[in-house]
Amino acid sequence: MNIRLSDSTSAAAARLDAQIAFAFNGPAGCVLGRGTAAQVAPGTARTLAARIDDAFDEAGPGQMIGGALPFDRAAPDCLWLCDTTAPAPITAGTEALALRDWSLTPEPAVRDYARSVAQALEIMDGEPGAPGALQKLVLARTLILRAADPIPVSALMARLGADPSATAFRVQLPPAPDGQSRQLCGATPELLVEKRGARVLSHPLAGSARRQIDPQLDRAAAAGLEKSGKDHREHAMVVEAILDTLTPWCRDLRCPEGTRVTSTRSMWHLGTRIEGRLKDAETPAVVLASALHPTPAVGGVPTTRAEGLIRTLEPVARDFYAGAVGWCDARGDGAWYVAIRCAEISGRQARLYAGAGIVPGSEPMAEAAETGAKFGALLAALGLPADAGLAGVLRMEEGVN
Ligand SMILES: C=C(O[C@H]1C=CC=C(C(=O)O)[C@@H]1O)C(=O)O
Repeated sequence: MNIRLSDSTSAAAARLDAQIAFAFNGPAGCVLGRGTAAQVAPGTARTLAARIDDAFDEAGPGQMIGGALPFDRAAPDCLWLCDTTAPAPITAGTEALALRDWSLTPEPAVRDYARSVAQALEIMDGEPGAPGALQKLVLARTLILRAADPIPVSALMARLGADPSATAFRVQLPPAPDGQSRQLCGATPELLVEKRGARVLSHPLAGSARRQIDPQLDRAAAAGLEKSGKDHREHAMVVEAILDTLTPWCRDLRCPEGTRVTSTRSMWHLGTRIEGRLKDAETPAVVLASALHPTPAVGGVPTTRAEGLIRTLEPVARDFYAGAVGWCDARGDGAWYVAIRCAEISGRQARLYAGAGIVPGSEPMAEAAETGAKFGALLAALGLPADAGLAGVLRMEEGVN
């Protein structure tokens, strides 16, 4: 365990020596937070802006903040202030990664996940149009991976970096309850907010279809998504929420390309590019990320109601999954991503997460299958069968318990 607790009550709560505190490799660039990293005093979303100001007051030249905001705005974040940031590219490759004696256990079981989706749909059906009615809820499930040897995060990062449409990331998290070092690692396709000078950009995704190996079936999957009213409704709520949140911060804000079908190597999504200009060019990217989080791409509509239902219907705490990961320099420039398609990794064990947006018209087993497909990119990067997350879904469809 390499995190040393310090006595300081100000910016530095813990130090990380000669390790990677955070790394990002994707279309918005490559950032590596490494060297001696001091943890920004952990706190909740409410105190974030003040803590970021304090941290940069104490920072040396060229230092940067990077890390993870948890899904729950009332839970402590994990942000590192790095002595050095080396913009050296992380080599993207397909290094072999052969885990021995691995097992995957769904938690919750697919049947229970489908039951929770059905419950959410019943709530929506029972209150259409009522004030405060539930319109959308994102429900997640997890897979626990156990292996004979420690999961090699650097090799995994390199393999995740092979998909140019996603940003591969790793963030050092507070240690696991057993004291083991813990990291959040994945490849997210969803840009929550990027800020350079006064320019601000967001690229929300919501509405999904699984990619197919056969090119004709693959094109049909994309065409089906483009025509799906359910997916467009699911998507529009995210765009509206982001526009509503960013409007007070911006002097102009627009969606120049409208909503389009976009893809990763394993999924089709609906995406909308949102561009704006900030009134105050010094607003830190991480503060904008925190203001936007949680969007209905990971939470729901209305937000607070959805957060309560997520706590009730999901048996596993989200922790840093579906929060935000990213980096920010002293000018406030940086990029923050929605922390999806990721796993919390600790030694020989990892917990993989995947969620799906539920709106009226969703079907429980289709949502279970969608989450199964969303595990695919990470499973493949781990050297495991990409469709392993679909196993429970197929068994249920075949009527096998
Ligand atoms: C919550 C996740 O995906 C979000 C992002 C894109 C599409 C989504 C969907 O179609 O449900 C989700 O809103 C996840 O991958 O865990």
